[in-house]
Amino acid sequence: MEKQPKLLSSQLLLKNRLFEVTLQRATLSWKDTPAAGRRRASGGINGTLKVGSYCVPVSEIIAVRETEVDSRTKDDGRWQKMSQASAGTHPFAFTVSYVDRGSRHRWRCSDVTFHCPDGALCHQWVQTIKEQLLLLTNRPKHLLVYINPFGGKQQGKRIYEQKVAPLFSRASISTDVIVTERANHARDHLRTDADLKKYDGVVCVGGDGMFSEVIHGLISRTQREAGVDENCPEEKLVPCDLRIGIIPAGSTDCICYATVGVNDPITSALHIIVGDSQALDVCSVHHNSTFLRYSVSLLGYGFYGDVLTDSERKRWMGPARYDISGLKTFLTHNYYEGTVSFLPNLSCRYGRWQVIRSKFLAINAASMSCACPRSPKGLSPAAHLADGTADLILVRKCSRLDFLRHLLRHTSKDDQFDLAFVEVHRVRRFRFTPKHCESDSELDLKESGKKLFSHICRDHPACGCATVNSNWNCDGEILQHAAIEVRYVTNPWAGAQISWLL
Ligand SMILES: Nc1ncnc2c1ncn2[C@@H]1O[C@H](COP(=O)(O)OP(=O)(O)OP(=O)(O)O)[C@@H](O)[C@H]1O
Ligand SMILES: CCCCCCCCCCCCC/C=C/[C@@H](O)[C@H](CO)NC(C)=O
Ligand SMILES: [Ca+2]
Repeated sequence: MEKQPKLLSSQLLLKNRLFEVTLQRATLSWKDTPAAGRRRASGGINGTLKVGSYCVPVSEIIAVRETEVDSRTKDDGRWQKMSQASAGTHPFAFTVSYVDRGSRHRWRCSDVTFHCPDGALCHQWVQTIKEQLLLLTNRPKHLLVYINPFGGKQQGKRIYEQKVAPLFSRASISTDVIVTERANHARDHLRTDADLKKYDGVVCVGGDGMFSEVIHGLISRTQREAGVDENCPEEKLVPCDLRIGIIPAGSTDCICYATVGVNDPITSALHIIVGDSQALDVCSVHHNSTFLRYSVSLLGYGFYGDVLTDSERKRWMGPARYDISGLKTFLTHNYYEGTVSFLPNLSCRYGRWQVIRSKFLAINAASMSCACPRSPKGLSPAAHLADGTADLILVRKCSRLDFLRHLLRHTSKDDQFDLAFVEVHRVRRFRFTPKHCESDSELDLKESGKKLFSHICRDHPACGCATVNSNWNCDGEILQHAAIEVRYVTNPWAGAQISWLL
């Protein structure tokens, strides 16, 4: 293998100890010089500087800057006293901010300050590292940021201003920030008004609902400009080239958690800064030949549809609304009759549709694992990102106790599918037709707040529920139709339709 020349190598002082600092093969490394062993350690990268060597890939450097040298320097947020001798012999310094990978997918930004004997050398280090950073073309420079001030615990604005904006500014990313004033503000702005050519990406600060707004705005705009009719389920969607980042500030944050592994704003900001990206599956949902919505995480009918419908009336409770509505829905124990047809993900291009007619407690189509803090392994732990399929989980009518066993297994290591009343299929398309078919006039009544079915449900005399159909939970939004047709629009061989920053 060809040996790459060292870009730079110098003996520099770090925490009053001499280190051999090298920039080579897209890596910044520093290791103790033999002389350093004779000096006493006085603090370091994580508190105490251990003898040894350290390295940071250039791709994980956030920024580099020349630092004022006082006899005191601030490293890792703590003031360190430089010895008079060190300040005398190494009066110039530069600081490198880099990604510190913690445990459980959590990232932090750490600083390391190197002291140089002369100003020219210090300047050369800063310039050389900056040149290396400029070679990283996947990093965003201009971002459009939407903040939902009412998502989750209503902390979106504070989270952005205190935790994210300082990191973006350190990484020299410029931003246009819009604090949303109503639901669908971000979607409508992206769909028609935003000057998208100005940006390398769009960032949403909020939960799954905000991410959904952003993908709807971007996908719809791209299709309209390309002349693609979204109402036609057979149309091939044109990919959008803008990436989307999520700063988690919602209630479930399932899309962030299932892709990054944690719902932590600082971790997500750092992924955005270094230009990481992850493709996702997007499915389109139609009713007859009318486009309803896109989905990237969960399409849930029955249990998750009912939890969402009930929880929307309790938004004021914040994230706790899902626990209250979850318990209520579990106790209600509604089941719904209908027919599920699906196209299994077989290697054969023209697969055969399978049809299952039954009474279901839940029908869940998970395009990704749907992991979230409540269920760290998710609704379908083995679901793949960007493979053009979803895991269709069918939970048939069973006793409350059995259903509780199934639900509780989402929170433990036990297999939630290893139960006689649960089956899972990997699918490329599916349809659902409720036993009691809806008509458009009935839906108009439903939309205007009146009951769809005013009679007491025949199948649920004990609970006295007034509807025979559930709603679909589409990434946390309620769909107005029970009868839907779903298609995964990602082409798994040609890459995903949508790529985004994590
Ligand atoms: N300014 C606003 N006022 C009212 N609603 C808004 C505003 N901005 C966005 N929304 C809507 O708020 C809803 C919820 O937002 P978001 O997804 O950010 O939080 P969440 O529902 O608490 O979290 P999660 O979706 O992760 O459960 C979305 O449907 C979005 O359309
Ligand atoms: C009675 C004990 C119940 C324990 C059940 C734990 C199972 C939790 C699984 C949560 C999966 C959430 C899937 C994500 C859905 C999101 O799209 C949506 C919007 O954010 N959130 C919800 C709660 O619908
Ligand atoms: Ca998938």
